[in-house]
Formats: sequence, C-alpha cells, structure tokens
Amino acid sequence: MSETVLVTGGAGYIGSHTCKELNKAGYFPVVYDHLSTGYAEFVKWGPLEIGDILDTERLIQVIIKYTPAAIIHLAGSAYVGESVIHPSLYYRNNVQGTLSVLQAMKSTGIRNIVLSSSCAVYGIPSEPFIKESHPQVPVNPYGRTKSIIEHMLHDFAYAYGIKAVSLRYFNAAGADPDGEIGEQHDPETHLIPLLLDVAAGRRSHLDIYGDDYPSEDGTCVRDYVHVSDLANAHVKAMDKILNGGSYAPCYNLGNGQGYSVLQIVRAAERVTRKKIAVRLAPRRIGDPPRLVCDSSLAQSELEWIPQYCSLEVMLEHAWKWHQKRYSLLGISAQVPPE
Ligand SMILES: O=c1ccn([C@@H]2O[C@H](COP(=O)(O)OP(=O)(O)O[C@H]3O[C@H](CO)[C@H](O)[C@H](O)[C@H]3O)[C@@H](O)[C@H]2O)c(=O)[nH]1
Repeated sequence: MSETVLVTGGAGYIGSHTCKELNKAGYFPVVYDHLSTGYAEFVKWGPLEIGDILDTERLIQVIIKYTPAAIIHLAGSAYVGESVIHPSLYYRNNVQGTLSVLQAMKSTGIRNIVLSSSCAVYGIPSEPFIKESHPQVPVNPYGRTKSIIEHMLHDFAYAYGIKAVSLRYFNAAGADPDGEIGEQHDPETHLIPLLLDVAAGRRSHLDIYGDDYPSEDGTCVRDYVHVSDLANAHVKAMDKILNGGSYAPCYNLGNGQGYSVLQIVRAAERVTRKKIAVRLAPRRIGDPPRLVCDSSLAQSELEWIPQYCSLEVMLEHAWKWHQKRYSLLGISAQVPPE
C-alpha cells in the first residue's frame, strides 16, 4: 500500500506541484488547506480536507482519519512586502501555525515533517553563492518567521524525536510541464506572472522596484528554480526521512544562476514575443539586492537533480499555463483600470 502524506497548503502553487510529484513517486497525498490562497481545482491527486493549520483539533482529526507517514508543511503566508506591513499575520500564520502543526504531530505520534522554508532566512548575503551555513540575519518579518520555525523544528527534533527536513526555496518559477496546474495568486505580486500579464495585455506595465542596486543593470538579482524541481525535492526529502534521515537538516533549493529583474523582462519578451512595458518605481522594502544559491548539499545528500534549469523553459511553462488559465476562466485580454 502506498504511504499517505498530509500536505498542508497543498492547494497552492508549490503545494499542488508537490502533490503531483508525490503521486508520481507512489505516495498518496492528502491536502489540508483552508483555500484562502489555494484553489480546490488544484487538488487532483488525493482528497482535500478543508481546515486551518491554526485549528489544532481539526488537524488532529484529519491525522487520525488518514494516519499519514509524514507531513509536508507548506501552509503559511509568503509575501515579503506584505510581511513588512502586516507582521502580525506572519507571526500568526507561520510561527503559531507551525507550532499548531507540531503540536498535532506530537499528540498523534506522527514523527516526520518536511518544512517549506525560504532563502529569506539569510537576509543580505555576504557571499555571491549562499550556502546553508551562511549566517541568518533576515531583513523582513517573513524571513524572520521562517528562521524561527526552522529553529522550532530543531528543538522538537531534539526533544521529541521528530525527524525533520527544512527546504529553503529560492524563487519558484514556471508551471507543471503538462499544463495541469500553475501559478495563480490573488492579488498577484510576483515578478513573472505580473510580467506575463503585461505581455498578455492584462496590465499596462510592470513596475521595476529600484534600479540602484549593486548589480550590473541596477535591478535586484534572484535565483529562479522550476516549481516541479522544487516539488521533486520534497519527495527526495520525504524518502530521506522515511528511510532513516538525520537531525533536522536544511537544504537550499535553487539553480545557482542569478538573473536581474531586467534580464527576466527581456527573457519574457523573447518567450512571449511581446513587448513588455516597464516603469521605474521605488525600491520595495525588505528586498535583498541579490539572492543566489549554492545547492550542492541538496544535490549530494538528497540526490536532487533539477531537470528544468533553463530560464527560457521556466518562462515557456509559465506562459503556457498563463494562457490556458485565462482561456479556462473565459477572460479576454484586457487592461484592468489602474
Ligand atoms: O512588480 C514587481 C514584482 C517584483 N519585482 C522584483 O522582482 C524580484 C522578484 O520578486 P518576487 O516578488 O517575484 O519574489 P521575491 O524575491 O520577493 O519572493 C520570493 O523570495 C522570497 C525570499 O526572498 C520568498 O521566498 C517568497 O516567497 C518568494 O516568492 C524582486 O527583486 C522584486 O523586487 C519587481 O521589480 N516588480
């Protein structure tokens, strides 16, 4: 019989791709999501249980119902800019929410967890390629909450024998290569879907948040990693903890290649064959100038080998999904009022 895995936040962008990869690998993913930012139609590879991670009793009920071998915990809040304006939301959903998940695990005897973490734990890096051992000095509340929950996992691992892996994502990009699921946020704040909206004529322009950063063209540099590769890393992490594992390790997940905002705009113009209008805007508070990954630890210890490293391929998959999504919704190309 296939092992059951409970995926909190499994109706979201990374969560739904993770469920697809789990299914491919022979696991049975049960999604736990309250659908505030996720979509029921993204839950295709197992049942959906609607619930909030803050509701420990409901979590316990669902765990008792399915007796999962492990939990992949992705539910939480994940907008850097919003975290600066509404930190209480981030401490509640990310810190209190994870504590609730850990308490439910402790009450039901579930011992294995894979945690969604972020490169935001590092802050402004002192090295061009960030290793896991880099000091953690987050520069926004989002990053601070992720750092705190990683520490919570360590403490629970030590005290209660929980086996845990934290995955520090760099910038998730692209969409399912089969076009079944993809990126969809409301409101949208992420660079790639926003500039695809401009290419599709649904937005007038993209605001570029600052051109005075210490990069070649002055715009921020990020490491974009295909969402299906990220999803696959969860399966590798799951395999590792279910087959022994070690004491709460953390792994960086990225491609080790930095692209500036303007480089992404130009690449999206090539892929969509559309001109993308941009407008210079002030820096966004909480944005580090450069975040680029050294993922050699994940490659050696998890045997994680990303398949879709090309930026063009990520953008092609994102563009294919973007077009499909609007045709499914029956929405024609139009520029919404400013
Ligand atoms: O309209 C926009 C949107 C974004 N950007 C820039 O594009 C880059 C990427 O921004 P995103 O909002 O797409 O992604 P972030 O780097 O802010 O966020 C990502 O990385 C974070 C860690 O830093 C978290 O992990 C978060 O969940 C993840 O989406 C940033 O330099 C941002 O300033 C713009 O110039 N204009």
